[in-house]
Amino acid sequence: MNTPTEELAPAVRSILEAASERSGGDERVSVDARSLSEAFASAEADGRVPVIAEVKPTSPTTDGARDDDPVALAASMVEGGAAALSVLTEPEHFDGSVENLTRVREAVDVPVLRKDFVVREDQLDAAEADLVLLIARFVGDDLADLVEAARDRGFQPLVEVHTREELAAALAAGAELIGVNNRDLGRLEVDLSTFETVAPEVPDRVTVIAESGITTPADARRMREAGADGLLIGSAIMDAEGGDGAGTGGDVSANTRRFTAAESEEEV
Ligand SMILES: O=C(O)c1ccccc1NCC(=O)[C@H](O)[C@H](O)COP(=O)(O)O
Repeated sequence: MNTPTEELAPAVRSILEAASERSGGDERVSVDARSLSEAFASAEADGRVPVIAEVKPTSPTTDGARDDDPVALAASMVEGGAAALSVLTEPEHFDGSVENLTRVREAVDVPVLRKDFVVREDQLDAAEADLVLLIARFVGDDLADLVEAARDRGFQPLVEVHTREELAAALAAGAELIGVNNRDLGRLEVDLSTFETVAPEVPDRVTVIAESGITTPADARRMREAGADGLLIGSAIMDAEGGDGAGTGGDVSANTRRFTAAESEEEV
């Protein structure tokens, strides 16, 4: 099921080429992971929308970059009520690093997702994290082996899908945490109806996360109404304008709070 690369956006092709050349870790990691489901339950119990806030310095679809200290950003996200964090470790297109991930995980006590483009088992050993992303479209027939390899190391694998076919492959591979990416990696366009189309096919026993393109509290509520157990939000939290000109002045804590409070009466 590996996608022919000509069907991918040029930036994504470049990301994949770089990923295939990136070395893995020297030693097999063994992780004592913080539970995402417990973090989500704890957020729900005190009225917060379960949000995975992403430390995303830049991306192929972002103008400019934020060069704030990732640990300071992460602390602000937790202060804003984030149930978990995601840290980009891809260096060439997202300005991420495994050092950022390691420093952030040491500084916070919420679960931390390693957001990267893992295509081989040895790349799982580049850094410790509580969760690791596996993108169904990129790993194709290796998905089940990578899910197992990730679990063997103690990670909670989050399998990203964009279509019903990829969802079927993720379920067949034994995924228990699924992210539905609203961003089409073929054209880099975002459409929130992707989640609304795919999520109803996800069995209740599986935790489902809406990823990408969530820009306003109304978007957050829309994804929750469509069945999202949690939301993965990067750009709108990192953005100087809070995603939609909300006037937060780039305050990452306030940007995060807009989404974690999206279902409460004191919505900001
Ligand atoms: O964000 C991009 O520009 C991008 C381009 C090519 C491949 C992946 C990309 N993003 C990775 C992500 O999954 C997002 O960072 C994440 O879902 C958060 O999305 P958003 O809230 O829209 O920043």
